[in-house]
Amino acid sequence: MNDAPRTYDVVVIGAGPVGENVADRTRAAGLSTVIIESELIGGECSFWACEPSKALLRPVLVRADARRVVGLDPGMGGALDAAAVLAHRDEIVSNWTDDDQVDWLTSVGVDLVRGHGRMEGPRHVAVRTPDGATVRLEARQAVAVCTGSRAALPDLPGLDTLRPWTSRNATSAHEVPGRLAVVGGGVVAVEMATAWQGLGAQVTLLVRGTGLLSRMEPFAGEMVADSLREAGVDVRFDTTVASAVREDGPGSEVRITLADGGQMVADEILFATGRAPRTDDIGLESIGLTPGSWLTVDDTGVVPEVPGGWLYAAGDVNRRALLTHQGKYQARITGAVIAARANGESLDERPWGAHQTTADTAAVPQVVFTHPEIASVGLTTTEARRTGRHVDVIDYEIGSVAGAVQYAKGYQGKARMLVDPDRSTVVGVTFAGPGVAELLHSATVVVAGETPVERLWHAVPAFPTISEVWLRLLETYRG
Ligand SMILES: Cc1cc2nc3c(=O)[nH]c(=O)nc-3n(C[C@H](O)[C@H](O)[C@H](O)COP(=O)(O)OP(=O)(O)OC[C@H]3O[C@@H](n4cnc5c(N)ncnc54)[C@H](O)[C@@H]3O)c2cc1C
Ligand SMILES: NC(=O)c1ccc[n+]([C@@H]2O[C@H](COP(=O)([O-])OP(=O)(O)OC[C@H]3O[C@@H](n4cnc5c(N)ncnc54)[C@H](O)[C@@H]3O)[C@@H](O)[C@H]2O)c1
Repeated sequence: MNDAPRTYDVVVIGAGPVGENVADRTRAAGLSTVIIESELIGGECSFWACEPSKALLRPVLVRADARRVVGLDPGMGGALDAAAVLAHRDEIVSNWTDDDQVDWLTSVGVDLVRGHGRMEGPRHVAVRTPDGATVRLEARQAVAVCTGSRAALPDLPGLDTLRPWTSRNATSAHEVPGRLAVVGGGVVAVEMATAWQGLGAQVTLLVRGTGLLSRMEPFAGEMVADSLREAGVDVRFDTTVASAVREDGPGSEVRITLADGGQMVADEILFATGRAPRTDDIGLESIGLTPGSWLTVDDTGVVPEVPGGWLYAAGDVNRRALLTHQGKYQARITGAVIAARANGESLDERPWGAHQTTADTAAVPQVVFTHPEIASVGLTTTEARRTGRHVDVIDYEIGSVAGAVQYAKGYQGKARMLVDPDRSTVVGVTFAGPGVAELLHSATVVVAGETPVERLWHAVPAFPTISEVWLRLLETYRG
């Protein structure tokens, strides 16, 4: 073991999408950069989250659309070839290998150390490598923690012997379970219920609250619940799991007892009950922080609790927005901040400045890939009420737009626009309907750009596209 640390300007812990982007930005700015990864380069998103889940969902959503387009071969609306879908998913995740990402890291000049990274006091990181050696690293400028999150499981008796599905199993399984119980009412729950029901499982969705997608506009969750039921999912609200056991050992069915005394059985049970930060074993105690905690950052990406301004945290681990694109945005800005400080330049910390993650609080876009798709950015009515923001709320049925009539027979969809009447700008948009995912960036541009409503009136949507919903929302608002 060589105890002398290797010195770099920047040490990045975790090579998910966010760590990769921090490293790319700091290296592009001329700073020597090393990245540490304990599993696969590309992280959760590439191998057990965004990419495989969307590969499972795409055929399910296309089939739902195809069922509403007149004149197609009726076979297109029939059963999916689950084996082909799962094989395509395997291809999308390169069979859980990361050779391409390693090549990319090499091409941008970022060094890679494989192994588990732990901080050992300020600016020092020790990596335990797969062969049992220790590589010590020292950062001249910055350590960026980009270790992401893992599934959080509820504290239920017998969970250790149950071997439940988490999001990892739900995105990587190679067989369709006969009966799948899904616990939770958030994004993972509704997407995975959609996917596995579509692939042939009988899904039961056990939701402890009274609706789905509670952080979105209420109509979004209501439409998704209706559609899941139409697809055959047994959606149960106000339902809490008290215990779940495999009475006859591994491979046997799961017996689930509900808080009201009810019982049910399933072949697999997925807990889609939120996320926990991967900070329990990264040496936080050596720099005065609590292991297992989320890392709170300021709008430049710095962890202000740690003196000296050398510790940054980006992506899921800072809990600002658990989304790949938003973490990558934080990464680009964090990289620019590290580079500016290294060069002795002052920071542009005005709102929307080059060194401020303003969009984290004003314009976070998200698409939920269900049928219907849910696409939202900025404020919701609940959030406006909670924060005391006065907004005008404009609703429109997307099905009335000519583009939607062409898209599918009996198109059902709803749009909601929130306008700040004092500034005459759009501060939030939610679309719910088939095919609205690609509409979302128009809304993100409008919200982040703070485009005045008067100018939006001159942004003409093409006919006949679903984007004409913008015109209808503005007509409704202006009267
Ligand atoms: C089922 C599912 C579907 C999702 N779908 C979407 C979607 O469609 N769109 C979207 O925007 N978001 C989606 N998300 C969220 C998205 O996956 C995360 O926001 C994103 O992966 C966060 O990226 P990250 O780089 O911060 O963390 P991660 O992707 O978790 O990467 C962190 C990396 O750090 C490594 N690491 C951790 N600790 C250490 C250590 N001590 N030493 C070395 N390496 C370490 C890990 O191995 C991992 O590779 C989904 C999430 C789930 C669970
Ligand atoms: N398309 C996308 O953008 C996408 C897809 C999947 C995940 N994600 C991201 O991943 C993150 C994690 O998703 P998630 O669905 O796991 O979390 P979530 O926070 O969205 O939802 C968790 C759900 O589990 C419920 N829950 C929590 N503890 C429970 C318990 N003990 N018993 C029963 N129910 C419980 C909550 O009430 C909630 O309905 C989200 O923040 C999301 O942004 C994004």
